[in-house]
Amino acid sequence: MALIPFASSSSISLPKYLHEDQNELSQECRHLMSSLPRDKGWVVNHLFNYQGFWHTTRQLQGVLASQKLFQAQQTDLFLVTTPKSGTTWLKAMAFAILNRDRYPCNNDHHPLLYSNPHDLVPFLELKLYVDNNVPDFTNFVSPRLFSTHMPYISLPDSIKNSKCKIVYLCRNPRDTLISLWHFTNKLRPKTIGNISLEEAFEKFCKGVSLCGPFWDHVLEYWKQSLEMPERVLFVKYEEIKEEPKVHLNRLAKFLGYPFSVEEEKLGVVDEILNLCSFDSLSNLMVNRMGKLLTGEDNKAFFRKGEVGDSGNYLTPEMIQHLDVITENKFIGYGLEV
Ligand SMILES: Nc1ncnc2c1ncn2[C@@H]1O[C@H](COP(=O)(O)OS(=O)(=O)O)[C@@H](OP(=O)(O)O)[C@H]1O
Repeated sequence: MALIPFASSSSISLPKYLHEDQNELSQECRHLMSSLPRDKGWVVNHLFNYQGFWHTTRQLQGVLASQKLFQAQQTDLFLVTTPKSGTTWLKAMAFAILNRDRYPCNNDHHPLLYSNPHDLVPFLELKLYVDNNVPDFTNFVSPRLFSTHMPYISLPDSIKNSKCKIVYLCRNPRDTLISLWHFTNKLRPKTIGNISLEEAFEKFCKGVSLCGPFWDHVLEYWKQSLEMPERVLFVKYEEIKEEPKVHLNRLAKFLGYPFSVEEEKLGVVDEILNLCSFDSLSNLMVNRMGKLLTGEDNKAFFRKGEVGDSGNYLTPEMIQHLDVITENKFIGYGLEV
């Protein structure tokens, strides 16, 4: 097997999911990688195309380990996104909904006040990326709440074949791209400098982005939500922004934790929305100064949290180009983003 060369020196200060050190990978992953199509990553050296989607080295190991080892329970709940679609926000809202009896949102000790949502709701594939062991999920109370960026095709069979529910959050490709571009440049080692918007745009349009092609990721889950509406809920970032109450209610109902009339009267829905809002989360000490268990600065997950910020960066030609791709990809599926 030909080993792929890695520039390990640039990985040292990166979060673990971006490390490329082959010594930490399973034999199976190393073998597979040598036969997969690869391209240059946005932050790290390589992205690998597995089952039609692009992954970093560690993420690929996590996907493989999830497929092999993860045993879903019928009551599990999954929050699925492409990177930079509002994952942090969705995690906060789902956590607050599910745990509101244990942790009322008006309580000064609510976990969201002291932990970043990513530490409260782990990414399944990141939990599994290190040494191929099944991590200890036994401290998770039922229903277990997970998140993932995995495309539908790569989900473990035990998830696909179970009754567990999936919430898919989609964001428009323009804002997703701009958010990803900013995030990438926060992570890029100083020695290699920033990735230009033009390069990021070209890669994104070609589908070569983390868990991309963006459009294929979205479309897979959209189709599942049409086929199995009781199992897959498809929500849009922009729609939650527009009508937060409506969508928080919808989310709670789908997850099996609807708000009672009494709770509505007491303002519980508003309390959750306030607690999870961009302004509230991004101003907490933990999210201004803290780091995730996996090493990222918490503040990297909060930038502007607005709809349409891409208009400040993309040229009209770029926007048109993205819109044409979107139209061509989604034609006939009744999906608008
Ligand atoms: N509470 C809340 N409400 C609304 N928007 C929010 C919230 N928290 C984070 N954000 C914005 O979401 C963007 C980050 O996306 P993700 O959370 O999906 O990132 S990640 O995939 O988990 O790395 C990123 O978007 P941009 O501001 O456009 O870059 C964040 O600012």
